[in-house]
Amino acid sequence: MALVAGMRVGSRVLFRPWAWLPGAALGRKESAARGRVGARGFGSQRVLVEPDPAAGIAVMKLKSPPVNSLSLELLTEFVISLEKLENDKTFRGIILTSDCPGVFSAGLDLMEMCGKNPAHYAEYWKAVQELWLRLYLSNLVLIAAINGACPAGGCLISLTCDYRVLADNPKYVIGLNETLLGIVAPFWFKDTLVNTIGHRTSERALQLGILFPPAEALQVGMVDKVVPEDQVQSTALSVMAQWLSIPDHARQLTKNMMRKATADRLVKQRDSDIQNFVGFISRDSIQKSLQVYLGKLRQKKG
Ligand SMILES: CC/C=C\CC/C=C/CC(=O)SCCNC(=O)CCNC(=O)[C@H](O)C(C)(C)COP(=O)(O)OP(=O)(O)OC[C@H]1O[C@@H](n2cnc3c(N)ncnc32)[C@H](O)[C@@H]1OP(=O)(O)O
Repeated sequence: MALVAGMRVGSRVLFRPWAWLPGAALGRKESAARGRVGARGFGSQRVLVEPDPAAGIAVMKLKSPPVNSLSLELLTEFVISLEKLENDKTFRGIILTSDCPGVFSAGLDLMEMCGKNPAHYAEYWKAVQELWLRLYLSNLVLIAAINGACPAGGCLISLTCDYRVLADNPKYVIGLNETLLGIVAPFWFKDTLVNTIGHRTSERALQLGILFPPAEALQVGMVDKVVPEDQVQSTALSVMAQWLSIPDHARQLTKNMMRKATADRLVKQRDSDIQNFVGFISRDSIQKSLQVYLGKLRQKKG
């Protein structure tokens, strides 16, 4: 799939993974009107959206079994659903959760980073950047209802949210564990973590690739609340009500003030960040590390 079309938003040029879809040539207003979400659920194969227009919120469920690894397809569908909700003034908040039992998201799809060519790596990384930028700067209130394990890219997604509720299950670990795979979290992963838990804790967590169990995740501030598993959704809903009690314009401007500098760092160097990723991931030694890691994952079963 060629992902090349670009769209300027403020100083940002966003790529439009959906540019090939029917209706993509419509003007923004027309396409928003046609694409109005309404009360019925919508979504795609890998992203379910359950809207509640009366409450002004939608529950977005990642559904890419077995582990919601962030394939190019999932990233693309995620961005499309997000855009649809952003463009519909009915919606003020999204609860982001998983439809895959026991896993929020296994992070970036290792198959997208193994044994492919540089053009594929570049396309893939651009899609990862795009999702992060859209989530991190979203005007909507985003609450992560983390109902499963949440390593690496899964953790990154949850860190872009405004609030994280984690189910209290020792298997549901969360963190940026890239070093355990022999790879390095890029600067914007690191910045997102530092903005959430501070410099010293991030330094230790990143170098050691720590996956925090719930109590520790709460203690370091990686999540905001830990609740019994059957209360994750209801807690996310009541937290959402609190966030939605704040006037949108004031909250949105404040969010932007807190996050813009971090996002701008990537916006200013998207191309070099892509080149850096492609160069790094193409190295034989890195490919070997990833293969070893994948092998261990598969062996775990046998
Ligand atoms: C310059 C910058 C350079 C590089 C930066 C790159 C940044 C990368 C960030 C990332 O996100 S890398 C991905 C890191 N992810 C992980 O380390 C998680 C690995 N997975 C797990 O730990 C476990 O799968 C789980 C705890 C999420 C779930 O455990 P469980 O329910 O027991 O499932 P299985 O382990 O049996 O997995 C089922 C199936 O899925 C495959 N799989 C798991 N994770 C991934 C993945 N991230 N990508 C692709 N495939 C994955 C696993 O191999 C199994 O496959 P089978 O074929 O054996 O069924």
